[in-house]
Amino acid sequence: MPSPPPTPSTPLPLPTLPKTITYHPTFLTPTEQSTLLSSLPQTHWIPLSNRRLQAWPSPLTPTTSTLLTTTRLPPFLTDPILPRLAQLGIFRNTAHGAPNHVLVNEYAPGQGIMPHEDGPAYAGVVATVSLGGAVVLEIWGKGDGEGSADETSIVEGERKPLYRILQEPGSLLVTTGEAYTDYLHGIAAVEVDEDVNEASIANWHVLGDRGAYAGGRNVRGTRTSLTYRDVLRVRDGRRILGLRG
Ligand SMILES: O=C(O)CCC(=O)C(=O)O
Ligand SMILES: [Fe+2]
Repeated sequence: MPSPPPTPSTPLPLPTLPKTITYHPTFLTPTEQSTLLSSLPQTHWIPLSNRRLQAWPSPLTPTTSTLLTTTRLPPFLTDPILPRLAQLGIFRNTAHGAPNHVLVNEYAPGQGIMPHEDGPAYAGVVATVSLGGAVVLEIWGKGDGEGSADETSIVEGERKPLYRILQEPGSLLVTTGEAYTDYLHGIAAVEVDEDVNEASIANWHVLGDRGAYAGGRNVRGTRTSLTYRDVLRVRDGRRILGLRG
């Protein structure tokens, strides 16, 4: 008998962050995390320069960012995650009312992702489930002079992230609203996240296991993230290939 799912936690707004970022420390149990990790087909990885990637059910088309699909998300990505996201109402107001696309990113220690925005191909909601090692996600202002998020933090001539969020294994991070549109996010390519403490980590008080970082450092292990999104443009690939209708 599978163990009963944990009750999804009430979304925890992060005190010093835009209110449209919420962190749920214990979204998946340790058993669910390891089952999910071992279900990822090893044939599906796309190697990139500083991480590797799986796109489910398929990559978007390069020119119009359309999801051409004849298939749904595979069960290992939907169960138990989609019912829990629905219970939390996370995709309640998006075009399809549920995620239809998942990017799986795997980072070895020392790998990261440059600051970027996820852009208009998706409804402005991303739900990130973290597996494996913990990592610090950095939130940057756009620095383009428009709107409130252009303030950047310059310390001794060096540009610093506005916020740092520690993503623990089994956690869920939801980014929507202005946090989705007005900021960039990235992960530094380092083997150890330093300054992991109350003063520097925006979600310090809502972490599941602060004790793990008592030394102020997070030594990176391999981390896998699942980013659930609602792609706005969807076409039935069978129709396009002339195999149907
Ligand atoms: O791994 C993460 O938490 C972030 C991934 C990401 O930003 C992306 O896939 O667009
Ligand atoms: Fe992203």
